Amino acid sequence: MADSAQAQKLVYLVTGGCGFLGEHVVRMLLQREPRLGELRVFDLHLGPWLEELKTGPVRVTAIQGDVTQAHEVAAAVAGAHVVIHTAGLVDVFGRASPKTIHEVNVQGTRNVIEACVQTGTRFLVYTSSMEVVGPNTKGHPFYRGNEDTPYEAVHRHPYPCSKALAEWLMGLLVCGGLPLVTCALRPTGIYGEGHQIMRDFYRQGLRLGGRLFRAIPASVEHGRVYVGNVAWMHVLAARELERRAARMGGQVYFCYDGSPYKSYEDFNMEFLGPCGLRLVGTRPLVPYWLLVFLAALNVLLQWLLRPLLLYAPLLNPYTLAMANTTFTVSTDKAQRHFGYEPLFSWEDSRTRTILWVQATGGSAQ
Ligand SMILES: NC(=O)C1=CN([C@@H]2O[C@H](COP(=O)(O)OP(=O)(O)OC[C@H]3O[C@@H](n4cnc5c(N)ncnc54)[C@H](O)[C@@H]3O)[C@@H](O)[C@H]2O)C=CC1
Ligand SMILES: C[C@H](CCCC(C)(C)O)[C@H]1CC[C@H]2[C@@H]3[C@H](O)CC4=CC(=O)CC[C@]4(C)[C@H]3CC[C@]12C
Repeated sequence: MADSAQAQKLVYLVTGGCGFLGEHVVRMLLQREPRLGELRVFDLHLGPWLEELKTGPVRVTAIQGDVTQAHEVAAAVAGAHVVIHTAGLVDVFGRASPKTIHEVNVQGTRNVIEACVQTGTRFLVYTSSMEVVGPNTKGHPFYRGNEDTPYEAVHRHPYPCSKALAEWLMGLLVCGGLPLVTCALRPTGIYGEGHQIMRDFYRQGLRLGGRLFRAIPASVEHGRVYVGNVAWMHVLAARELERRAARMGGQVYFCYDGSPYKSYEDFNMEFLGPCGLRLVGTRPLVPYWLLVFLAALNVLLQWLLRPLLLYAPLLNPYTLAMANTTFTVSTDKAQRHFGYEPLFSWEDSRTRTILWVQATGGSAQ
């Protein structure tokens, strides 16, 4: 990618490119990366929507593969200039075993890193998570913090443990002096078109006669960021890693935009309200001790029922702690380091999400 090759077309690989975030990254690259020559989309499950992208000017290559299989990753990475690694097992509900979560999120990331090193790929952007920092097991608030805010990060749950380990692997590379330039992006709770949990809440509200019941105090802030802005941040970081390698290499960035600071439930109501739902109660209707009890009961039921069926409700001690602990970010690090500005205003993000909930929320899609 030297000066003489300004017009050189680049090969990008997006792992997890058919997931919620991955699809937005893929579409954003096609729209906003002028140097894109080939786009490889690597995922365990390929989406049918990829077919429509194959008719455009950029060569789109769909690769069905598993990040836990080093040879499959190496084959996909070979010849790619830039890798955006979003693939991951997002499970805080006990659907997958801790071993599987580790294999996909940690070993999978190690395979991606090693493939880049072996095949000479120089730029790697990793999708990390706010959960690498917290909320911690002690329930300490992280109130509008930034990447340098001191916080006691203590993890026990397999998902944050795996994301923290994977991010640590990224950092290790820089210390090792390898030619690979990496950075990690840490989204808070992502929302937007394709957000399954938002749709689940919508359907639950419809079943309950258009109502949802407040469980979390309105004063608990939970960080959220629009998927289009997270995707844009990935595309921009990937583009700028070359030019600003010395500054960006080995760095971590929270993903942020103009989304307001609210509780998890109040934030969801920004979209579900205009879709006809109502959040009942200005204070939690169920006492906290009862939620703690129900969450523990769910764990017991999950364990008892496991031989028969997978019982994985939204409420468990971990998700309750997540929703009930303030964790919000306020930072401009990505702006300072690589010129990131959100592409979508809060109003745009909100409208797009509402339209999506209205269009698909009630359907089986
Ligand atoms: N959803 C959220 O609120 C947040 C997500 N993240 C991170 O963003 C990334 C993307 O998450 P989402 O799009 O929400 O999840 P998702 O589940 O919609 O997407 C993940 C994609 O990875 C693929 N994948 C899973 N295991 C794989 C394997 N073994 N080999 C190849 N592909 C595999 C899945 O098929 C899926 O398409 C993850 O790394 C996650 O940890 C970070 C912060 C917040
Ligand atoms: C499902 C939780 C809300 C349940 C509320 C209750 C128990 C009262 O009904 C969600 C609350 C917080 C969410 C997580 C958070 O946004 C951060 C995340 C980061 C990631 O990297 C992956 C997703 C998630 C863990 C997200 C998952 C759903 C919540 C736990």
